[in-house]
Amino acid sequence: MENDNSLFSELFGDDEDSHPGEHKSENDSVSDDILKVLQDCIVRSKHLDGFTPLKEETHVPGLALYRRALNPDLCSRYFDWLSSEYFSQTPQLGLECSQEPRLNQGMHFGSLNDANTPFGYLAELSQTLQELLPAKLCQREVMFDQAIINLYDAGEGIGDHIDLLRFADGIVGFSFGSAATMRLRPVVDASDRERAAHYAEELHDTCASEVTIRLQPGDVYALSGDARMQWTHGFPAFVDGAANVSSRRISVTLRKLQDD
Ligand SMILES: O=C(O)CCC(=O)C(=O)O
Ligand SMILES: [Fe+2]
Repeated sequence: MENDNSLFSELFGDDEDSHPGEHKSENDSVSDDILKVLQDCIVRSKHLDGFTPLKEETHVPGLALYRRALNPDLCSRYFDWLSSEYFSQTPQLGLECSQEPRLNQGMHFGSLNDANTPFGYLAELSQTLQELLPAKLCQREVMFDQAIINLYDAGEGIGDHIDLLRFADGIVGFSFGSAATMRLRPVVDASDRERAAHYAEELHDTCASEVTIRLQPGDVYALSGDARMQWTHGFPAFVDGAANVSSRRISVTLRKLQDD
């Protein structure tokens, strides 16, 4: 993509990750080693028998979930590489928040077509897991062209939101590190009570105002259709008075920019 950097700045502000070709520091070469270990693990995982991802039904239309999409070894290699590549300068927080601004988000723009790269492998996996995404999305020419990497330490979360409309339908999220509860809520406003009632019916007396899912490392979820556009998603900082993530969690979200 030609305008990667300006697009990045427009959407997310300036970030060092978006400037390729910089001088390599000592830290970069440590990161390269960790990358190599991850890539070896990816190759081994492709030949691993007996580890089967499990599809789980959800109560949200358009939300698909697979448990153990990645084996535990691969999960910890991803966690190590993401930590070192994106957050090596970010100290782990306890519950008391420091006053310092913390780097808690990384971004990768560009093709995710090479399944031998960390994000390319996740993109390929998303396409091969049956019905994770609707068939028409799996067939699009460019499946994903952006990965966002989010860091959460104990006591941190992300508010309920719908991803920017700048991104196309079909968003996929992978979880690493600590388990975490994701919360989804139908978008309800004064003009929309009928649809909310419809969801209440569909959920068979479950309260339509909230669906929660406990995500484990290695789980993958996809948001398409209603789950993408008619429901918010978020990770509350606290659940039932306790920190949602008990230690560090890192997620990778794959998205595709809308065609102009
Ligand atoms: O951490 C996650 O799994 C989700 C992050 C997210 O919703 C976002 O970056 O838009
Ligand atoms: Fe999101």
